[in-house]
Formats: sequence, structure tokens, C-alpha cells
Amino acid sequence: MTATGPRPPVAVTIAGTDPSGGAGIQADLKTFTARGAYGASIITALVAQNTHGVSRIYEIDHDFVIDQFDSVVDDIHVDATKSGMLGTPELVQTTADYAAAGRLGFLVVDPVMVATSGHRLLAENAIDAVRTVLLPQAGLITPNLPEAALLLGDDEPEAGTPAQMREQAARLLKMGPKAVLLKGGHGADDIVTDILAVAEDDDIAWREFSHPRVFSPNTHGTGCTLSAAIAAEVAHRRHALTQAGEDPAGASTGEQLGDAVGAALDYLARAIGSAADWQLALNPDGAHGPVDHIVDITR
Ligand SMILES: Nc1ncnc2c1ncn2[C@@H]1O[C@H](COP(=O)(O)OP(=O)(O)O)[C@@H](O)[C@H]1O
Ligand SMILES: Cc1ncc(COP(=O)(O)O)c(N)n1
Repeated sequence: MTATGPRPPVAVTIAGTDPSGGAGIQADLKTFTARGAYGASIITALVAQNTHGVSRIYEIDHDFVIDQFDSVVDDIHVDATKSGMLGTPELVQTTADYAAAGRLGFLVVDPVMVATSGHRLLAENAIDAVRTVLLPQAGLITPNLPEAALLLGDDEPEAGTPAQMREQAARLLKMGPKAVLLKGGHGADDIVTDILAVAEDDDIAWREFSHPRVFSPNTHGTGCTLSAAIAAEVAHRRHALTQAGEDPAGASTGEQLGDAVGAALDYLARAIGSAADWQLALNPDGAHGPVDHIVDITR
């Protein structure tokens, strides 16, 4: 039986945890809520971490992660999904399998590899699986500068200019995702530039987004928050089309996806700005605090 009654836009996160609430599953669910989507979650690993970094990772049995996938997708209509920390090659493959079966809606892949603190969040032997099986299933991938270089090859240098970012984004598109958002947060300029490339027939639709760099130590979880916000934006658009009896694919054309990414980046810029002078940590020395996920909600 397929229900036809009213329902909210639904976004799912497949990610690891952050008990301190700044990144991972916790950041994603806050972001979905702040952006008006109903959030569901599939937990890939339990991570003991906080504003000072990761202390320990407790892996979850792969068959239990699959049980979580089935609990969500066998029950709930999913408009969009984001994947974050996947950890192992098996989980990369499983995520790709559910996406290929059309169970995840629009898939945003945040190719999380290493935490800001330097801890590995993706096994070395899983990078090849990301390249070959996950990227071709993605509606959008959101690598930062080091992740883009790693995905392109072991000896690939990081892009240093917008022209080099475009060149790398075009090569990443050839690896199979429908779109690439190459994030420039790791650059050094006063302006942060993010570049979106969307595959359109034999062409590429380009959008460039610029925001003033906020000089803040509180950037823990920015990538998680951004990919979750994009998934929520796309979920809204696909939900509206689905409820109107139209093809949800219309939500991810170059123009629609560009607008969704632009709205998500503007939200993230507000969230970073609002938390720039926060001191959440008991010991602020070397701490990287979170962004203000509920910046648009009155306290
Ligand atoms: N200091 C900053 N000021 C303004 N925007 C930022 C800043 N740091 C990150 N961002 C925004 O957050 C996005 C994600 O950050 P980035 O550091 O590139 O990725 P990740 O968090 O995955 O390492 C960037 O694309 C950029 O838009
Ligand atoms: C579970 C999980 N997923 C992703 C990140 C990356 O976030 P960041 O690079 O901002 O530390 C993280 N620290 N923890």
C-alpha cells in the first residue's frame, strides 16, 4: 500500500555521531530541523569526539547498519539523503547499493575522510570504493579542497585558484556524480569561494558562490552542516513536486540545484557568523567549536 496523505519533506543522514553536538548525526538532525525537513538517521559509527577532537571510534556491526537502512527505507518516503562518515569499504558499497535501488531519493555525498583534528574517518582502503561505486550514484558530491585532490589521485595537488578548482570539479564530474560542489573553506583568501558544476547533457552548468571569510575558530562540522542543509533544500523541492504528482527529478536541474546550494550556503554563512565569538569549550585553548545551527530560530 502506498500512502497519499500529507507528509513533510523527509531527509535522511547516514553518518557517524558527535556527542558534543557540532558535527555528524547530531549536526545533521539539527540542520534538518532548522531547515524545516523531517529528519531520520542511520548511524554508521559511534565516535567519542568534542571541540578538541576525536578520542575513540566504536564501529557498529555492518548487519546492524543494514537493519537501520531497512528500518528507514522500508517504512518512510525518503526525499533526499546525505552521507557523511561511512568508515569502511563495506558501508560505502551498501550506501551505493541502496542509492542504486532508488531507495535514498536525491543523494548528497559528503566524502568525509579526515576530521579537522586529523583523525581518519574513512579507512584508507575505502577511498577506491568511494571513487568507483559511490560517486556514480551521487546526485551531488561536496568535497573540500584536500578531499577533491585525494579523490582524483594519490599525487594530485590541492587546487589553489578558482580556475584550478573548476578544472578539478570537471574531472570529478567525469567520475560519475551528477554534480560537484568543490568547497573552498580550506583556502586562505579573505573571500571563501565554492564552485558548483552540474552535468547537463554534454555540457557543464557552472555556479560560483562567494562569502566573506569569518575569522572564527568555530568551524567544527561546517561540511556536515552544509551537506545536510543541501539535502533539506532538495527534499523540499522534491517533496513539492511529488505531492503535485510531478517528476521529482525536476528538483535537481542545474538551476534548481544551484538555488538549493545557494540557500544552504547562505544559511551556513549565517550559522558560522552567529557562533564566531562562542566559547562553548571549558578549555578554549585549541578548541574548534560548532556553528549556530538554529541561527534563524528565536531563542
Ligand atoms: N571561516 C569561514 N568563513 C566563511 N565560510 C566558511 C568558513 N569556513 C568554512 N566556510 C564555509 O563552509 C563550507 C565548508 O567548509 P570547508 O572547510 O570547505 O569544508 P569541510 O568542513 O568539509 O572541511 C565552505 O565551503 C564555506 O562555504
Ligand atoms: C562523525 C563525524 N563526521 C564528520 C566529521 C567531520 O567534521 P569536521 O571536519 O568539521 O571535524 C566529524 N568530525 N565527525
